[in-house]
Amino acid sequence: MLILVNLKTYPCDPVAVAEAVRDVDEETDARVAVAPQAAHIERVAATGVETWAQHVDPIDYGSNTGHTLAESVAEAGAVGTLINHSEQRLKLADIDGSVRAAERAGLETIVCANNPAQIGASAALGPDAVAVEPPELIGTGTPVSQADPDVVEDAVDAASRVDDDVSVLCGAGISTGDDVVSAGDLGAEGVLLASGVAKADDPKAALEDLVDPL
Ligand SMILES: O=C(CO)COP(=O)(O)O
Repeated sequence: MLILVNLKTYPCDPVAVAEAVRDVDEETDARVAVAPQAAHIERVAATGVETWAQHVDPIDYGSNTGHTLAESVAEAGAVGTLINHSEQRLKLADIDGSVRAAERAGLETIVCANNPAQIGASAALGPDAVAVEPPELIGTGTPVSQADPDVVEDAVDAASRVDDDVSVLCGAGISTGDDVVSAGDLGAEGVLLASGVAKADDPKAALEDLVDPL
């Protein structure tokens, strides 16, 4: 089970959370990783934690201003990237371009999508994984795996009809070990979560609770 903690732009200490993620990853069979802001990737990766970017742009080296180049986040220490997060939506052609840019830089890819139909379209682009995250549940503390189990099962079906090699994750409102177990029972191979850890008073305790039943 992959547990990827997206720090978004929450005002947490990214290095302190990264150290907690690293320590909990060492204590569990689950794969626990963190996605800080691009500006924090190098400091976060220096802790030894598995580090992901939150986004890369569909560009190559050259005349681009204010963009995130896949090679730069890889050099900074990221091993993978989210693409098309609900809070960083892209057009289909740009999702494709970002997946290709990430592959060029050797980054693992997770393409996020709102619903099973978009999951099928995203899987057709050949990322390593897709993640279904109903936007209305993001940040609510109401877990997708309990509030909308059908969306997770339908996303698993949609991806497998297109490409069985593409893993399916889910996210939105996940904050406890029970939520992670429910996600796995529905066929998800991992979860994305943010506020349950990034806004927790004690991120390490929140992470320990997430992996406890695994
Ligand atoms: O957007 C998310 C992860 O990418 C989910 O956010 P929450 O865990 O805060 O609902």
